[in-house]
Amino acid sequence: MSTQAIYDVVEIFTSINGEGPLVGQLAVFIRMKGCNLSCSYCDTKWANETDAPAREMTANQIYQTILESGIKNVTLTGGEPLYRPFIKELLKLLASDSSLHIEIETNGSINLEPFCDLGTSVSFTMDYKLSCSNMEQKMCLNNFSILEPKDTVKFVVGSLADCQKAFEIIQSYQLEGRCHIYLSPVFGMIEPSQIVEFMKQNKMNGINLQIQMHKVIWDPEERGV
Ligand SMILES: C[S@@+](CC[C@H](N)C(=O)[O-])C[C@H]1O[C@@H](n2cnc3c(N)ncnc32)[C@H](O)[C@@H]1O
Ligand SMILES: Nc1nc2[nH]cc(C(=O)O)c2c(=O)[nH]1
Ligand code: SF4
Ligand SMILES: [Mg+2]
Repeated sequence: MSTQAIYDVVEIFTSINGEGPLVGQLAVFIRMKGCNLSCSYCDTKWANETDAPAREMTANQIYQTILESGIKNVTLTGGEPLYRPFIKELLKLLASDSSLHIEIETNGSINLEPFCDLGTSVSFTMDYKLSCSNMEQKMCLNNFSILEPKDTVKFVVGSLADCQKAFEIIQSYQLEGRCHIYLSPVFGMIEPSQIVEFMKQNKMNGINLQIQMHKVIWDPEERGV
């Protein structure tokens, strides 16, 4: 008898994607329990607690739930979706359905190399954690050489110093034109207008400011949206 991998899923819901290149489009969200980082500003700390209630699901159960939703964009998030054994089994199953588009929200600390052969229907939205997260030393810098035009680097900035560091990283790793690049405010910590001013001063062509759209539409504390 073969054993099946089990995934701890804290939430499955359909909403518009509030972040990333498919912002505003419907997506079904699979939120995995647990994270290897502890960002100062994390808006889903609850999902990282060891006692967070979770549904134990097989890859097939997750896939069936996605099919039943009728939604074609799938966002795997968490917690850290790539921080769990056997995640590749689930990713391979989802990637084998060419009618789905899979977006993986990942925190920048996990080596993406083992996940690079999943095909064009899978894209990464990878954070580079800046100083205000207190997690910058955990970043896996080799990932910058792996990202493709379908992928995204997101800098969640909490200060002008974070904006400056994001600018330096974009330049030193020559990211412009190689993948999508977003600057996004830590919600409530910095005015978006300050980020725009920084972008203007530094002539940051080809970079998008992005505000978490779901926090504008719904109560920022609301779950399942
Ligand atoms: C909750 S994380 C889960 C995925 C993964 N662990 C990561 O950090 O990318 C999803 C996204 O929400 C962002 N995020 C978390 N808390 C935030 C906040 N308070 N303001 C803005 N973005 C936030 C993260 O930076 C990340 O881009
Ligand atoms: N609507 C909505 N869009 C999102 N995009 C990424 C999210 C996440 O938590 O990773 C998220 C989320 O939590 N809600
Ligand atoms: S890596 Fe993502 S889930 Fe983990 S603490 Fe940071 S923002 Fe939260
Ligand atoms: Mg979120």
